[in-house]
Amino acid sequence: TGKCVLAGNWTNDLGSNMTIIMNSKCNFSGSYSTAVSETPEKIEKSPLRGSQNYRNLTQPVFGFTVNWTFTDSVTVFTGQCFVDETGKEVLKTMWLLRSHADSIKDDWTATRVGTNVFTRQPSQKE
Ligand SMILES: O=C1C=CC(=NNc2ccccc2C(=O)O)C=C1
Repeated sequence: TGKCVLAGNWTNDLGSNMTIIMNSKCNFSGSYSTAVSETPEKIEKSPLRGSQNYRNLTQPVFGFTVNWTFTDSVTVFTGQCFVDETGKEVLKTMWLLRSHADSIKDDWTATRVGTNVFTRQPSQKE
């Protein structure tokens, strides 16, 4: 199995882009530019912070949080970095999007779940 590295630029099936910078062997930060938004707010970058597992770094598992800058919501992603049969790196993730609820009575409807696949964002030189 090849080595899948989290650092760098990724794009997901929604067309959103993210950049990951490894701060230490296992912790990272970066920024996320969403392609979707429920508000007409100008889309800005949102910060992300996360970690990957300590030992087996060939196809690491990870988790990270995106703190959306333009709505009161956060998304937590968790998944694994794989090298697929064609040798391409891919991030298979599941996410929870937690939106701000005005009242505890609305708590039941404030969390959405889904899946996202990220592939390498073609760098300009290609
Ligand atoms: O105002 C908002 C609030 C939440 C958003 N979530 N985006 C996501 C949530 C889950 C997975 C992927 C994305 C994405 O933007 O790629 C986007 C805009």
